Order: sequence, then structure tokens, then C-alpha cells
Amino acid sequence: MIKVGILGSTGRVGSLLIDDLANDEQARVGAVHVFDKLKKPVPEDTVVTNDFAVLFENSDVIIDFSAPSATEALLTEVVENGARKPLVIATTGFNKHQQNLLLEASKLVPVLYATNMSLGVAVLNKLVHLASKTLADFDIEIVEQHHRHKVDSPSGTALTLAEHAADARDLNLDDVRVSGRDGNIGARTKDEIAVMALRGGDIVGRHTVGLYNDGEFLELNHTATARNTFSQGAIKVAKWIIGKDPKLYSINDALGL
Ligand SMILES: NC(=O)C1=CN([C@@H]2O[C@H](COP(=O)(O)OP(=O)(O)OC[C@H]3O[C@@H](n4cnc5c(N)ncnc54)[C@H](OP(=O)(O)O)[C@@H]3O)[C@@H](O)[C@H]2O)C=CC1
Ligand SMILES: O=C(O)C1=N[C@H](C(=O)O)C[C@H](O)C1
Repeated sequence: MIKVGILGSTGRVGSLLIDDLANDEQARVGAVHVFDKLKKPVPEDTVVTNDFAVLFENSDVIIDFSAPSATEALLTEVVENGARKPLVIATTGFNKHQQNLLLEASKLVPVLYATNMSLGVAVLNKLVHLASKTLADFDIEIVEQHHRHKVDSPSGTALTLAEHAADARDLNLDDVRVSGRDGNIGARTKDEIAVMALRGGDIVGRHTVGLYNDGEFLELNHTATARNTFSQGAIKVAKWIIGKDPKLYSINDALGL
């Protein structure tokens, strides 16, 4: 049985990982990192710890759905303290330093980073690339909708979609991204890619990439209707990454897309 370590085990997705692994025939929970205190029972043989070294010792692979500062501490354990286990990172909202740390860690252990663990969004990223390249004159606008508890904005998924769109047009996203419009701001410029965020209720995750032209528009939408889409996706790629060489992997690598 593969022993999975969980960072963010008391969170909305982390707690679903515990449930999903209870029904898995190849993997079980090895250890859970608990920042404050446990919020629900874990299987009897689970190691419960707030020590990252102990989390690593009791895991064959670690899945992270937490917060950027927690991921930073996890990656530091690899980069500075010699921890060596494969990592599946799903947390979003990293700053530049945390992104660099992810790259450093991936030179030492296999790391799969995906801002969205669903198969549908993995395919959507490819569709957005194709549509943005083919419909070269169309204006691209991205809207994401999430539950009222989400703290980072825009979503990691929306930023990844925007990166695919920008890449398809040989643009640097940092140069063309617009994150709000208010007041007498003038007409839309040709290359800008807007990424707008809506928050409310219990929306699990909805992303729409619109490509708009005179006389027609195309909208590509993905809606996650259940949060265990993400936990189950992460477990699937966690099984895949064990035994791989140190490298930064994408979800497309794991899904063979
Ligand atoms: N890639 C993907 O497919 C998906 C990614 N996500 C991302 O995963 C992350 C978690 O989402 P969600 O489960 O909704 O969030 P929650 O707020 O429900 O859970 C966050 C978890 O992280 C823990 N945590 C927070 N700060 C620290 C810290 N400094 N050290 C250790 N643990 C900490 C929390 O512990 P405590 O309970 O004690 O506060 C909790 O267990 C977000 O970044 C979200 O965007 C979410 C869904 C899908
Ligand atoms: O916080 C969430 O809930 C989600 N976060 C991820 C993101 O920021 O893209 C993925 C998913 O949409 C749910």
C-alpha cells in the first residue's frame, strides 16, 4: 500500500483526501500534517504531526492542498533539510519566491504542480491554446467563479488558462493581463487578456474562456460540480509520480495528454 502524506488535511479538499483514501485499494493515508488541531477522525494507524520531517518520514508521496506559506515550509524541508519524497502540489496563490522554491525542489525530488487536478481543465487548457492561436483576431476574456471562502484571486486555474492563451499568441501574460475595469478607461486594446473573479456561495469552481469577435463568439466553459474531482485527481497523479526522476511535471505528463 502506498502511504500518502497530506498537507492541509483539515481543509475542504484535504479532508476529502482522507475519505477517498479510506476507499482506495492501492493507497492509504500515512501521515497528516495538522497546523492547529484535527477536525475529524483519521484512520487509527495515521501519524498526526505538525513536524514536516515526521510527515516526510511516514509518507511515500505527499499531496498538498494548503496555503502558500505552508507549501513554502514543505518545499524548504526538501531544499534545505534534505527531505526526499515525491510531491503533488495543488495549492494556488504563490508569490515569485515560492514559485522559485518549487523549481528548486523539483531538481531534487519529482514534483507535480497543477493549479487544477481535474481532467476537464487539463483538456480545457489545450483547447484554449488551440482556439487562441486559430482565432487570432478574437478578444480573449476569462471569468472564474468560486465559493465565498476562497482567499486567492484570480484562481490559479484562471491564471494557467490565461498563460496558455498568451503563449499561443507569443505574448507575455504579465504585459497583457487586465484584472479589473472601472471608470473612463478607454477602449479595449487588441492584445489584452482580462482575468476576472467572482465570489459567492458554494460554487466549487467555474472557468469560462471567451473568444469574442465581430459577428461571432466562442465560450469554453468548465464547471466542477463536486470538490472530490480535485482530491481524486490528486490521488491519481500521486500514484503516477512515485518512482519518477526529479523534475517539475505537469498534470498532462501524468494523464498522457
Ligand atoms: N489544484 C487544485 O485542483 C485545487 C487547488 N485548491 C487549492 O488548494 C488550497 C486549499 O484549498 P481548500 O482546501 O479549499 O482550503 P482550506 O482553507 O479549506 O484548507 C487549507 C488547509 O491548509 C491548512 N493551513 C493553512 N495555513 C497553514 C500553515 N501556515 N501551515 C500548515 N497548514 C496550513 C489549513 O489548516 P487549518 O484548518 O488548521 O487552518 C487547512 O488544513 C488553496 O490554495 C486552493 O486554491 C483547491 C481546490 C482544487
Ligand atoms: O480554492 C478552490 O476552491 C479552488 N482552487 C483552484 C484554483 O485556484 O484554481 C482550483 C479550483 O478551481 C478550486
